[in-house]
Amino acid sequence: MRVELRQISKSFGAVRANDDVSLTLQAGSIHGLLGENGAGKSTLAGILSGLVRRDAGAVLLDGKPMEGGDPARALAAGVGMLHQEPHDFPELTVLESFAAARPGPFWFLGKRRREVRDRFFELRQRFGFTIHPEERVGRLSMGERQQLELLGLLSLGVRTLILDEPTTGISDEQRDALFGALKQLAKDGCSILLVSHKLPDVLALCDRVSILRQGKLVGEAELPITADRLVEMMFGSSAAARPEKPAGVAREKVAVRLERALVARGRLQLAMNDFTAHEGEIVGLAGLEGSGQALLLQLCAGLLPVKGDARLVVGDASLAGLPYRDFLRAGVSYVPADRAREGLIGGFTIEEHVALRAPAQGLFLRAKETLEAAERAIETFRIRGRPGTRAEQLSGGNQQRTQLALLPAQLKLLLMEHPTRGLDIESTQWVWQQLIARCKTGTAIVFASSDLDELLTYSDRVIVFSGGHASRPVRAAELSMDRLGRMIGGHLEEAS
Ligand SMILES: Nc1ncnc2c1ncn2[C@@H]1O[C@H](COP(=O)(O)OP(=O)(O)OP(=O)(O)O)[C@@H](O)[C@H]1O
Repeated sequence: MRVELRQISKSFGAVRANDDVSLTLQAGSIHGLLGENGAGKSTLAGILSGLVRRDAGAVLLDGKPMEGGDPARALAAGVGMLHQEPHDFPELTVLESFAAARPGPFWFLGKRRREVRDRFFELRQRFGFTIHPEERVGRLSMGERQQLELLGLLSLGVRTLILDEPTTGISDEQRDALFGALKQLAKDGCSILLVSHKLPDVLALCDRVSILRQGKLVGEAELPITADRLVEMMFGSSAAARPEKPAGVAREKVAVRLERALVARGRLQLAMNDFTAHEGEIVGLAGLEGSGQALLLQLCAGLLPVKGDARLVVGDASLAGLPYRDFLRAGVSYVPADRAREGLIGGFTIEEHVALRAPAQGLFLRAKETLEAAERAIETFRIRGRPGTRAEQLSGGNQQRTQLALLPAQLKLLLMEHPTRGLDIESTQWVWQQLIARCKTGTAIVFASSDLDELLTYSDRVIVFSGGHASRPVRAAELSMDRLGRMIGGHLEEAS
């Protein structure tokens, strides 16, 4: 299906998220939509999928105008979006969930069950996916949930598919299966819009790219093209995008020591007999999602209780069994992956977040000081927003900047999940500059990431998790991408 976006504009208050953007997705092609954080990519994808109502402009599907602002109508017209967080039903089986996505009665017996099952197997086989029809959705990995959602969209007859960062949190095998499916769909005449910050994905998949900057279309190119050229088109310079190696700032002194810890969540159990991070050190935690990394971070953050005779010492403070506020007092901070829901309060403004962080002032908030502090934070952390902007109105990258701006100045231990997920290359580098500056003052940083490049570039040591087991720490300088990949695949013995 050929899709034309004509002179699309959309503003949120004073922010012009899309400013007179025109682009065409050809039938049978994969089109990349790139740009810095806050450039307007999600807004444009939202307008095409009907989730966001445009202020001006038109969307034409094979020449026919599509009404805006109604996802069900977009879907009926053949336009579907694969969301980063799949929209599914954790309590249902895969097949039930697949059936629920389809039109028709919800009852699921006899002939209808057979029909749905046949369709499911037909699509699954066509794309070489592996999800089991009787598995409970809540137990699927991120990649499998994505496969389920994709099959659901295709069974609805989607001919234009929008994907937003589809390879985040999925395994290499699942990524290969997804890419195979997308290429197959393009061959069959579908048009695909890929929103991504991951240049290797864009280079591997796309036929053409469009680049947004501050809401405007600033460039288009046919592929093949070099990664440097793409970066240059996005940011105006290519040099800025090269990640810097952190200066060696690790010191001898232990910042955190965890001993004899046993923690469980659901069926996942993690035993850590001896984990340490030193002042100024960066320890990377690798592994597939749900392998135990998050348990270690939350344990060290005081968000999970330690059992038995475990010991947890941060600096001079012995913290095992103490409440969360004692962890904060000891200089521990935790930055969760889910910025919008766990890290920030969606309906609160930047200024309100700054007020929450300030030491208690009795019943009175010092309004002027809070406003000034919020303005300073916005300037220092280059947040694209104003003191009165609500967290839910910020783009992903600006939410992460806000989280960083809210961290206390002095920290002993900073625990982070996916510190740069969804960030553009320049923001990623900027975030790491901030983190490395903290290391130089002695803060130990422990971070989990699914980005192998990030783990190898920024960690001093890496620990790999698989099914609740942790490898011995390995110096990042001794790790290759291949070896790290094998360890993540379960060969933890390669750490020795
Ligand atoms: N619902 C909203 N209310 C207010 N402002 C919004 C809303 N959605 C987006 N914006 C603003 O519009 C601009 C474009 O945001 P958008 O999410 O489209 O960017 P993006 O390119 O997808 O960014 P990222 O790569 O960080 O996800 C940003 O300045 C953002 O803060």
